[in-house]
Order: sequence, then C-alpha cells, then structure tokens
Amino acid sequence: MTTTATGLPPDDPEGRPGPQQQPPSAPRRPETEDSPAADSFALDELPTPKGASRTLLGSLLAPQRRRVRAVAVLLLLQQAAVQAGPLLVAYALDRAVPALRAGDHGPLIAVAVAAVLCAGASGGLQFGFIQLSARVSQEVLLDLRGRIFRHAQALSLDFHERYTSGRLISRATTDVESLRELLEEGLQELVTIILSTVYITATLVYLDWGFGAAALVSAVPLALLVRSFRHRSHRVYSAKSTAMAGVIVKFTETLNGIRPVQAFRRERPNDTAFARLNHEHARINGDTFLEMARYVVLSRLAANTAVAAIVLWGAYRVATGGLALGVLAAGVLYLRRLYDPIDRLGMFLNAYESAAASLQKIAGLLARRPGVPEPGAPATLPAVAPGRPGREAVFRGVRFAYRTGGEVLPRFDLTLAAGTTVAVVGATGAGKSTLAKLLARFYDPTEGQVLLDGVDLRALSTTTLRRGVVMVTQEAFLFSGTVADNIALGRPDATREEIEHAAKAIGAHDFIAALPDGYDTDVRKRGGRISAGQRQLVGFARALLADPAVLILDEATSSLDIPGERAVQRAMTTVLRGRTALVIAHRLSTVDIADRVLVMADGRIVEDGPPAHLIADRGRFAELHQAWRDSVG
Ligand SMILES: Nc1ncnc2c1ncn2[C@@H]1O[C@H](COP(=O)(O)OP(=O)(O)OP(=O)(O)O)[C@@H](O)[C@H]1O
Repeated sequence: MTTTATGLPPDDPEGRPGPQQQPPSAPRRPETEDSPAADSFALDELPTPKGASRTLLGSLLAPQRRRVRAVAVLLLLQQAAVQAGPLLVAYALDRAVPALRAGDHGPLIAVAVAAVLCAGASGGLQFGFIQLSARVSQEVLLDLRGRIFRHAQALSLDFHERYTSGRLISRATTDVESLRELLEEGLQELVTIILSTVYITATLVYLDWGFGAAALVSAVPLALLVRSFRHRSHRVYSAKSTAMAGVIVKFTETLNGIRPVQAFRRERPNDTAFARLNHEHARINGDTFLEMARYVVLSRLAANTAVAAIVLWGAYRVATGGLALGVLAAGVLYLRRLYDPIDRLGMFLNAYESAAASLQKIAGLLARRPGVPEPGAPATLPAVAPGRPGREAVFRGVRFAYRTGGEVLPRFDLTLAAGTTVAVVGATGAGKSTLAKLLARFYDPTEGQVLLDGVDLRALSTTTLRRGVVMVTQEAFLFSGTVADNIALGRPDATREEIEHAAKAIGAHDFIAALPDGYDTDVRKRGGRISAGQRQLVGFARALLADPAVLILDEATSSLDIPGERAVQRAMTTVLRGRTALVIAHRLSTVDIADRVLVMADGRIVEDGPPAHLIADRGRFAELHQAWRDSVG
C-alpha cells in the first residue's frame, strides 16, 4: 500500500493556463485523445518552445564555462602542433636539403628537432584535452539526468499516464547518451575539423595564392553536400529517438504488467508487437547508415576530383617554372589533409543531429510546467486548537474534467467537518477517486476551490500540504529498502521508537518482528516478501506516523481472509481516529464505522447523511447496504 504524501506538484502540460486564471464562464474545453495535443504524446513530439534546445544546452554548459575555455585553448595549441608537419616538410625540401648540399647541417637538425617537439606537444596536449573535456561532459550529463528525474517527479499523474515511464527512461538513458557522444567525441571532431581547415587554408594561401583560392572554390560543392546531409539526417535521427522510445515503452509496459501478461498468455502477441517495434527501430537505424554512406561517397568523389585538378594545375606550373617543387609537395600534402576530415565531418554531423534530436525531446519534456504549481508566496494554515481533531475540508463550487475526457464532476459544494470519517460509496467510475484526488491536490479543480481550514490548497506549499493531507492508495507499493524505511516514508525524521510505536498501534509489530531481520528486513530480498494484508498494515503505519490532519484512504478492493480483514479493520480504526478522513469504501464494516456516507453516481453526490439515516431512507445506499449484508451472510 502506498502512502502518498500530497502536494507533489503535478504538471499541466502544453502550458495551458491554470484553472485559477480561467474565467469561470469559460470552462476548459476537454481534450480528447484525437486532439493535436493528445497526438503529440502518441507521436512522442511534445511541443518544444523555439530555441529551447539551445537554451538548455547553454544552461548546462554555463557552470562549465572556464573548463570549456581551457578545452578550446588546449585544442588550439594541439592543432598548431599537428599542422606544423607539412610546413616543416616544405622547409626541409626547399631550404634544409640545399643547405645540406652546401655542407650546412644546421637547418636539417633544426627541422628534426622541431618535428620531435611538435609530436611530443601534440600528444601531451591531446591527453590534457581528453581529460578535461571528459570532465565537462560528465558534469553536464550528471546535471541533465538529475534535471530529468526531478522534473519527472514534479509532473502530474495525468502527464505520467499519457507519457509513460518508458519514454521517460528513454529520455534519461538513450537520449542523454547521444548527447554524451556529441560532447565527448563529436565536439572534439568539430573543433579539430574547423581549426585544421582554417590552419590549412591559411597555410595554403601563405604558400601560394593560387592553391589557397583553389581550395576555397572546391569547398562550395562540399558545403552544399553537408547542408543536404544535415537536413536529411535530422529527420532520420528524430524518428530514431522516437522508435527507440517505442521499444523501451513496450519493454517496460510488458514487464511492469508481467503478472497479467503471463496470466492471460499475452506472451506471443507481445512478442509480435515487440518484434514490429524492434524492426522499425532497426529500419530507421539502417536509414541513418544509408544517409552516412551517401554522404561519404559523394563527398569523397568531390574531394578527389578537386585534388586531381589542383595537382594537374600545380604540376603544369612547376614545369613552366611558376612554382617550387617543395611548395607543390607541401601543397598536395595539405590538400589531402584538408579533405581528410570530410568523413569525420560526416560522423560529427551524425553525432550532432542525433544529439540535437535527443536534446529537443528532452527540452520538450523539461518545458512541461507542473500543472499543480507551488504558490509564489505560500499561505500558512491556522493553528489547530488544542483538542480539535483534524481540519475542516471544503469543496466550494468545484467542477472537474480530466484533460482527456468530458466533465467527471459537475459543480458541487461539500464540507467535511473536522474529525469526521466520511465514507464514499458508488458504482465503479462514479467519481470517488477523482473526488479524493482533488482533496489530495493531485489535480486542481477546473473551477472552484478546495479549502483546508479556509485556505485554498493552491496557496499551500508542498511541505505544508504534505503534512496536512495524506492519501493512502489502493496499490500495495513498497519501495526498495527496509520495512522501517517504508514506514518512515510518512516522516523521514522519525526515530526507531516512533516507527515501532506506529507499527504496534496498527498491529503490524508482530509480523514485522517475525521477519528475518525484523524492521531491517529488505522488502525486495528473499524472506522480505510480505502479504497483501501486511502491506496494507505497513501503509497504515506509514500514515499514522505521518499524522496528517486529513487522511484519504482508498480502501483496497482485494479481499483478505477473515483474520487479515479484522486486522486491517482494527488498524483502520486506529489510523482514522482523531483526524478528518475521507474513505473510498468497499466494505460494509468500513461504512459502519463512518460518521457520514456520500453516495456517488455519475460524478454527483446523490445521497449524503449518517449511515443509519440513509438506511432508514431506503434509497440507493439502503440497497447497497442490504446487498453487502446478504453477501456477508
Ligand atoms: N486520468 C484520467 N483521465 C481521464 N479520465 C479519467 C481519468 N481517471 C478517471 N477518469 C474517468 O473519470 C470517471 C471517474 O473515475 P474515478 O476513478 O473517479 O471513479 P471511481 O468512482 O473512483 O471508480 P472505481 O471505484 O472504479 O475506482 C470515469 O469515467 C473515468 O473513466
């Protein structure tokens, strides 16, 4: 059983104006699954504000500014050392060799020493560069993953139900990974390519104006090729990121639901569906290679043609005495180096487009604003008078519609007096959980207010709200860790005595003490397995320890054996005592201990009163009560 402290700020996607800013006369148009925004979830293309990727990257790199500058300087120097090679060859051929012929060894020795120094410097600088750039990229990725995790926790249930955990995992893993590739390998490539191109072109111009100009002209077709490649690969990489997310979504969905999957023999259909997604991913991956191959072939063709033409022209000039042989040799070496990085440029562009597509998806996710935002200036709750149990909760003129459906709760008013236990009953889909979720502020009402002791829930800080209202939901979820950790979730600063005290009050102490390591038993390890009823008791102990003024309880529907049922019943009576409680009741015994019962049908409260009165009135509740009695025998 999960005790969920409320006040976690769920999101409101698409930057929709909050309900509080909407005029009451303009109810929000409910969004259907066919609407464009719903499609954006299905297509994994959340709307991303213009320039959001760049802003995100800027904000990630900003704290690393100094290191980024140092990385740039190291690269600059390293490139200078690398590119000095051909210049030394030209010097050796045109100066050192003639000097040697004349009996002067000096220039040749100088060339040899310079070559050794350049090689050493280049290696050392490369080492420093790799170390520093790896540190920058690790810091950036650490920050980004943390941001994704924190943001995902802050977004609403509504968002998570539509986006799914699979896509979030994909964002935090494969998409972050593609950014890592860009930062660690791609950027080094780019800077090296740019620097070497600048160095080489400048050296060519210095060696011979004609060579320089020819190299510049030959860059035009290459630039056009690069442009077209970028355009095409951007499309392919965006599709690849979506396809990868699709694979992960199917994977997590199946494994999260492994029990129904095996119970209903869904393995085969799942295999088929997974194979289709897997193939789709493989096909798109193939497209990325195809784009790369197309680029490499065309760019090499263009480069080789240019080199051949320039060499022919240079040879003619040497023959006619217009150019020194050493200059031609150095020129050809430089030209080869100029075109060499073209393949590497393709790889960089691949890494860049892959990272850009991923970054855009991450930026789209981070751009979602929490729909249940923290107030700018939080209000405080009035102090509880001594002896007064719980707080009063009021729904004032509340209406509610989920984003993906019609109106679920038509306008209503409801007051839950402090210290009373109110049971909510009704057919499935009547709106009981929705009512509870509004009180827990998982969602804000479309219209109207939910007040706690007269203060709008929207005005309360997360901490205050969490302390004030706690919801214990049906699903029996225990987090990894010990039993004690799981109970202390309701109040992390609780001492071991307080934890045990809560467990004893709930009647959970005996079974916990009987576990292999007692309160220190890891719930995920062998021997730590505990039954459904015991999980509920842990959930109650959690709530009791949190001691909220208002407790919302979604009673588990799963039936327990009679002793288990009694134990849960006793625990519930303990945890409800002395606070305001809203219980979604599925059991007769729960309704019997309630001070008041609300009967819901189609989102409306159709009967409201003490259970005895409702039975006497012979309405819906009386029928339901009779049916329960009959079933209990
Ligand atoms: N996240 C959601 N998005 C859209 N519609 C929803 C969502 N959750 C519930 N609904 C719809 O709201 C209506 C009320 O649902 P709710 O869960 O409040 O009913 P309930 O009375 O608690 O049912 P149950 O007893 O089966 O839990 C239903 O028609 C349901 O389809």
